[in-house]
Amino acid sequence: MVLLRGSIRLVGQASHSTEMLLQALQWKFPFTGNERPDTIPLALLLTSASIGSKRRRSTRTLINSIRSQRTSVSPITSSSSISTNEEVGRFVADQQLTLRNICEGHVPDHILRRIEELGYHMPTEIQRQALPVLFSGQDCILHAQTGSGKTLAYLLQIFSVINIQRSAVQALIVVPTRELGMQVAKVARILAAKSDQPVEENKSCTIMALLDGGTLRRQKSWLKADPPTIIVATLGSLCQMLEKQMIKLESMRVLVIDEVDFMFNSSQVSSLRKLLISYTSINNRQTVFASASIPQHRRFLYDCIQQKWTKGNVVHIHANPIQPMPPRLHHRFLICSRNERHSVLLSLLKSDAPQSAIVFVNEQSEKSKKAGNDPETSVLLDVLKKSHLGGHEILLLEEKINFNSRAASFAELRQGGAYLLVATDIAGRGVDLPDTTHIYNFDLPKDAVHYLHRAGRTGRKPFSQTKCVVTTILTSQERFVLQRYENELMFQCEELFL
Ligand SMILES: Nc1ncnc2c1ncn2[C@@H]1O[C@H](COP(=O)(O)OP(=O)(O)OP(=O)(O)O)[C@@H](O)[C@H]1O
Repeated sequence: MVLLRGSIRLVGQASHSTEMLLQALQWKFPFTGNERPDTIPLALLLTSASIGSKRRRSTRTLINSIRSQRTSVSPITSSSSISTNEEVGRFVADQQLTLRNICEGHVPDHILRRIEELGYHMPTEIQRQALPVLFSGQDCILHAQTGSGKTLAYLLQIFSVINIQRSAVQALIVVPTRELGMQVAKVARILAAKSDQPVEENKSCTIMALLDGGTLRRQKSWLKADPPTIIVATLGSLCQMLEKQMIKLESMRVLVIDEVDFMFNSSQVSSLRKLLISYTSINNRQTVFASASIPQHRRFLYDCIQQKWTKGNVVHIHANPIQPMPPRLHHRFLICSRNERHSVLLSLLKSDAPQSAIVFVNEQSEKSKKAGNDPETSVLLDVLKKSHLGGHEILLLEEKINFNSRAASFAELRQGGAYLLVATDIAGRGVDLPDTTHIYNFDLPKDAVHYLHRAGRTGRKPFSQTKCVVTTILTSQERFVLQRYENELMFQCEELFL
């Protein structure tokens, strides 16, 4: 398809917003304004079939916007097409753009300086693909490997839209567990801190963690006095506050549901639906869903639109779709009988000498509870404590221990030093402990999604090449189940013999 200089013909998908396309042009063809008109390369081909009157209007808006920036248009060929969001992402990749290049003009400079101080210079794959779409204001489903930086992607979008001079809740991040909430709030606070500004400009964005497990007394008085800019919440506490009308969401610009597949499968799904449909309207907010696992994602995308959880032009961004787990994970399994598992785990810990590790144990079954057995988590904790595996802090994280102990365990893990954490799947979602080098499945995870999230608690340094190890202890009868996970998640497990 060839178009002559001075004319633009665009056949565009309604889902591509004007702003996003303009950004794509700006990346692909950096433009200073001093070029001679005939040297400015511009190539844009959008493919789509039918164009209704509404679409024609949005295409015309785009043409006008481009014309207002450029005086001339060169021939367009089909080889230089921008047809999907993925390609927009690829433009950014081709040009080796840094996070600053992508975020400049959207995210305040003090936040960009902060991410550089933290050592984040290059975007991860999901950040590369998602940030342009997020900045265009479209609703998004961020679907990418564990440990791939989805949190930073949605936080940068939040920082790009909030106005800290306004006293209103402008972003809400909903998470499944207290631990993940503490972590996300901490990252947001680190990014928002404005230490190098003069005092009068030092009004920074306020971030409230509204998480299950406390009395929420402090949050209630805070909400009465001055609403925070960003709230990170678990659904239980959030709904409690919404029902008491302690939180107003009219000014909310961005709603993030992290670990979205987990949230829709939890017992709180009705509260989640209510939040998405009744408390706020899709037209007044940008909705972002994130997870490393979205089973049947096409169906989910369809539901998002049908159920009006998102606007109709929601974009599903799927980074590394054929590799759902980070490639630097080395997967192993070891077959033994159930009563050999303690000694097998101890031998593995001795031979692997992990820097830090998480041992995943399944929740105690009702049958075992009724039989009066001790939960496997406590039994294992005792075994590990008695085994004198030098130097490791040995900790427990499970749902039924009280919230203070959970918080204490979590805080200790984050202080550094070697640890062995015995945990149920509560630690499987979102928890970011980048120093974890080894995962042990003391019990076989109950499905492939659980395997993926447990395994994903290691290998969480996006640009590192260091191998991390995931080992599953199983009985010979369970081998075929693990084989099924291997097929589903497209990875290979090596058999280990002690
Ligand atoms: N651009 C970047 N460069 C280097 N490190 C990064 C970058 N972005 C994020 N990280 C780091 O990567 C780690 C994982 O990020 P994050 O917790 O957001 O992963 P995630 O995609 O949400 O994973 P999960 O699906 O398991 O929740 C964090 O320790 C974070 O600090």
